[in-house]
Amino acid sequence: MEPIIKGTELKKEFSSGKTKVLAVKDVSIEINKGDKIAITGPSGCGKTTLLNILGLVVKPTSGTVTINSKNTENLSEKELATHRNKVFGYVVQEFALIEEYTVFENIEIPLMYSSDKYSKKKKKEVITDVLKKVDLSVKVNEKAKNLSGGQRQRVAIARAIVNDPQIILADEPTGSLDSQTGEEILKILNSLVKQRKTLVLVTHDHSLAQKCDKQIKMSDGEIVG
Ligand SMILES: Nc1ncnc2c1ncn2[C@@H]1O[C@H](COP(=O)(O)OP(=O)(O)OP(=O)(O)O)[C@@H](O)[C@H]1O
Repeated sequence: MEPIIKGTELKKEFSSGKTKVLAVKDVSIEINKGDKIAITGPSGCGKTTLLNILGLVVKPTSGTVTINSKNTENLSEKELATHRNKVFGYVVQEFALIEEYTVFENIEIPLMYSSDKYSKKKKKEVITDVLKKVDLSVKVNEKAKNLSGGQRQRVAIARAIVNDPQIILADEPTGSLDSQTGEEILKILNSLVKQRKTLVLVTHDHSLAQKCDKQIKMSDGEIVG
């Protein structure tokens, strides 16, 4: 079976002024359908950069990312955006919700950018369905600013899965939450993966990482275990 994401000899160099940082040094990685992978390692070791390269958010300085056997190197910005929207659902630590929007309106956003056209009725059905999956149906008309941290992260997960992506990329999804709420969020992510989704999770939290099938340890821009 071809891996769903294949990163080959990835490097990423950032330069700010005169200094250069090699955030990712020489990483090759394969992610298969249904994998549940945690990327761990100390602060600044390149975890987020690697996740962003794999998610086609950041272009590597060198190396290639192949998604579903397609080399993404020479895709236009528009083609990359289409891939991102179809293949990936992103969950980040800061939730990135629009505060004045309701839960429904926040989750609706990716549907507006989707190449599939949704009727009003279909939109409502899809959003009702994902809100059930994250157990937040009662808050559908609440504004984001009135929600707790755990509830916000559930909205962010619902928004990430509303396009039915193949892979969920989560960057410290429990980083802003207390441990019990973090556990709840992990349960939701786990149940999504059971529905044959692939999860790549960046985390500092060892107990969270241990609940994944595979752990990738990074240090100083490299995979060390
Ligand atoms: N846009 C950027 N411009 C310049 N340097 C950057 C940029 N993004 C990341 N870096 C640098 O690249 C290195 C890796 O950063 P990255 O965010 O990938 O690490 P991380 O392991 O995710 O860290 P943390 O766990 O603290 O989030 C760091 O030294 C960081 O300062």
